[in-house]
Amino acid sequence: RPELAHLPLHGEIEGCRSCGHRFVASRLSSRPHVFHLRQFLSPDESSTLIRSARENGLHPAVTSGNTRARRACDLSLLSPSRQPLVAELQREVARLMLSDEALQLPGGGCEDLHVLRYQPGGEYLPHYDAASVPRVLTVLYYLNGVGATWFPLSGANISFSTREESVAYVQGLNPQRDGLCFEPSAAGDALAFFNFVEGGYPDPWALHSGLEVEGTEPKWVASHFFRVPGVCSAETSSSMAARTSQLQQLRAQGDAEAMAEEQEPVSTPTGSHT
Ligand SMILES: O=C(O)CCC(=O)C(=O)O
Ligand SMILES: [Fe+2]
Repeated sequence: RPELAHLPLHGEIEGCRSCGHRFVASRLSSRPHVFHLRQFLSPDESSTLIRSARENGLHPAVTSGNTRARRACDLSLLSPSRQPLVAELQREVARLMLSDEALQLPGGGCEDLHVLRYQPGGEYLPHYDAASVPRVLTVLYYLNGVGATWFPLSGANISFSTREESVAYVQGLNPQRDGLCFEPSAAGDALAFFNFVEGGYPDPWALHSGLEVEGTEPKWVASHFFRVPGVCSAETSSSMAARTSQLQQLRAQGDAEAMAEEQEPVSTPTGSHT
């Protein structure tokens, strides 16, 4: 959507869902593209999703290839055909962040909603959402306002040639100091981020993790993955290395633009997107 795509760093716009529910969208990062959708879900909707996941049953979440990626984390998959709210959110996000046509292409669409419940001490180690599937967009709904998500490479000025290298680099980083650490201000907040850059390549900066849950309450978060076919997900390390340096140049330009934009704060309430 043009309004979001051109939103400068920290700029915000008011959005309105088809049902009339209002929220505020703001940009938190330009590489990767991360947007905060404040109060995207109503309190009722957040509790409905928690209740549906409980009714549907939660099972230990296992990540293919790395069984230790998620710790103390249970998963329930909610399908849009059985939960009308999931179907509605899918439509709303598509309208706001993608085009309706994109999801209808063969191989495109939205996955069942992944509702995750982490116990205190649970976490999801740094990972990419799009390994072999074209998950172009991820939306995270914070269902009880507990927990945090970290993008360790947001704003990082580094170079690496493989995903393994970037994951290893992140071991030395600290959520309190590096990258972007997002904590919802309340239940119903959402975060939307893109896993691919313009041109259709996976964005190395889209690495993220669910930080270890502190305190005594579980963290409830739901992940919505939107697939758009035609992006390139398999590539060699050498092509990634070449592109990483290209991206860094672009990012340096982007930062200069963002700084220029920050001198002139932009806030453009637009009412509903119809
Ligand atoms: O729990 C979080 O904060 C992140 C969840 C996540 O990255 C995912 O479900 O892919
Ligand atoms: Fe993820």
